[in-house]
Amino acid sequence: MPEGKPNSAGPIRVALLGCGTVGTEVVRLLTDQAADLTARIGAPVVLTGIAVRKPNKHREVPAELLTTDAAALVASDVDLVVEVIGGIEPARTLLLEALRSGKSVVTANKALLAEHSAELFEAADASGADLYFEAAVAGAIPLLRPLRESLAGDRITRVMGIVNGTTNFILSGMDATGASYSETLEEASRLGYAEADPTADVDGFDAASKAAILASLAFHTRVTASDVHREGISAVSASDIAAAKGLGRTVKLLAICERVTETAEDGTTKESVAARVHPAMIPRSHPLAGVNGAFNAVFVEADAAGEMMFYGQGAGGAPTASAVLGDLVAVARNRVHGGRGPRESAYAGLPVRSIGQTPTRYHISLDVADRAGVLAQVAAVFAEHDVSIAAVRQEGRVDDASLVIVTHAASDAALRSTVDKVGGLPVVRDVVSVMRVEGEEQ
Ligand SMILES: NC(=O)c1ccc[n+]([C@@H]2O[C@H](COP(=O)([O-])OP(=O)(O)OC[C@H]3O[C@@H](n4cnc5c(N)ncnc54)[C@H](O)[C@@H]3O)[C@@H](O)[C@H]2O)c1
Ligand SMILES: N[C@@H](CCO)C(=O)O
Ligand code: NA
Repeated sequence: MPEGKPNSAGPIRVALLGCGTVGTEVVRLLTDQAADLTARIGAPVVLTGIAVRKPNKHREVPAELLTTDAAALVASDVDLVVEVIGGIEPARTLLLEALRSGKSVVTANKALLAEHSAELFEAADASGADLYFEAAVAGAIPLLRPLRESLAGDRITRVMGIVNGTTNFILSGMDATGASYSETLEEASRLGYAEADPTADVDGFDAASKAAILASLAFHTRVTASDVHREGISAVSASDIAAAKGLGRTVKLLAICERVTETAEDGTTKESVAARVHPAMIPRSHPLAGVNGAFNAVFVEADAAGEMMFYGQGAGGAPTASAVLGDLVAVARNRVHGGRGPRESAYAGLPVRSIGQTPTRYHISLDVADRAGVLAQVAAVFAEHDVSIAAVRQEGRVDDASLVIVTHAASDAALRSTVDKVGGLPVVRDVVSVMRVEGEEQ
């Protein structure tokens, strides 16, 4: 259908691709809320088919709608394709096919959007179709639409938050009860938070995809997952959690997207963007420290609006389906009444900086020999690498001591070489924990 042309012909016909944790809940909401959806859209929604891989698996959905031929379903007479399969292929090919033939798309697939948004938006623009993906970042929380629409008149400077429910569930479990990493991961998978392959969660890939989507929207620049510096939580140990607790902090996996403005000697300014995902110690008094379980929370800072925080359920079948349905209603309304949602806006085209150029603060915890001059030796290595120390705490025991150092902002490279050299000092018995620190005054 040409862009902006109202569909007064009848119902909105929807194809659903995938029927796992999220897909099942999408079908339930479509069924339970059919009358309200019709009233809100101005036309009834008809689910014409559900593409699945295993048709004989027990599901609480109408069996007559199931098909294993997703391509044929996409090619059939539908207005809208909802994709909740996940992963790159076959989702990419199916959605490109849908968009090229003028069918609007709603997807929860952050992995796909973080790699292939350019070609997907191009296909949508060519045919005048819509591409909506609120469920892809922070589950139920309305976040992408506020960034894309409500804040379109402002200048966003920073987006920082907890965007992966599985890792937050694991870290808050480890912090609260001392539960093991594997126990909490199993529970997160059972509750439907984890990705099909949970290494996407624990190794930070899922959060990096979300950071790429957030940075792209916030800074009107195309940022892909490979532009995002990524560290997961698999190296976060019980010692890190204990060290954080001892300092009145907790460990969270953060996604941080920043607009960086540098002023040259001649007064000219140069802007770039940086996006990173890594575990960080934050003070227990920080609002993100109280975000537990599969909840997500994202701070947005904009010039005129100031600071905003978005908080809610970031994972799980029903919360995610809520965001999918919200997009479905928006896209269906566009079909019924004419018009189109916002297109990709990458006009700023800012350069993306690497983590090596982005200074952060660090916490380092060392087991050292408890004798005179140790602190001086350690401090000398920091000075040699130009890593400035903000605070030091030493706790002596009978024949050894623990030394906790918090640095001022330092580059990743400088910190790594400092830690390597400090770890090699004869007076240092063990480097217990090295972790970035966020959420405090510089
Ligand atoms: N679960 C969540 O909390 C959550 C939250 C936000 C976004 N998402 C995203 O939603 C999507 C779906 O997640 P999920 O948790 O429902 O995953 P899931 O693994 O529970 O469901 C995906 C389903 O797709 C099916 N599938 C695989 N290949 C297929 C094919 N070729 N044709 C038809 N079906 C096929 C699988 O058999 C599976 O049942 C992913 O992109 C995920 O990242 C999930
Ligand atoms: N696996 C994801 C699902 C929500 O995107 C998470 O744990 O946050
Ligand atoms: Na969302």
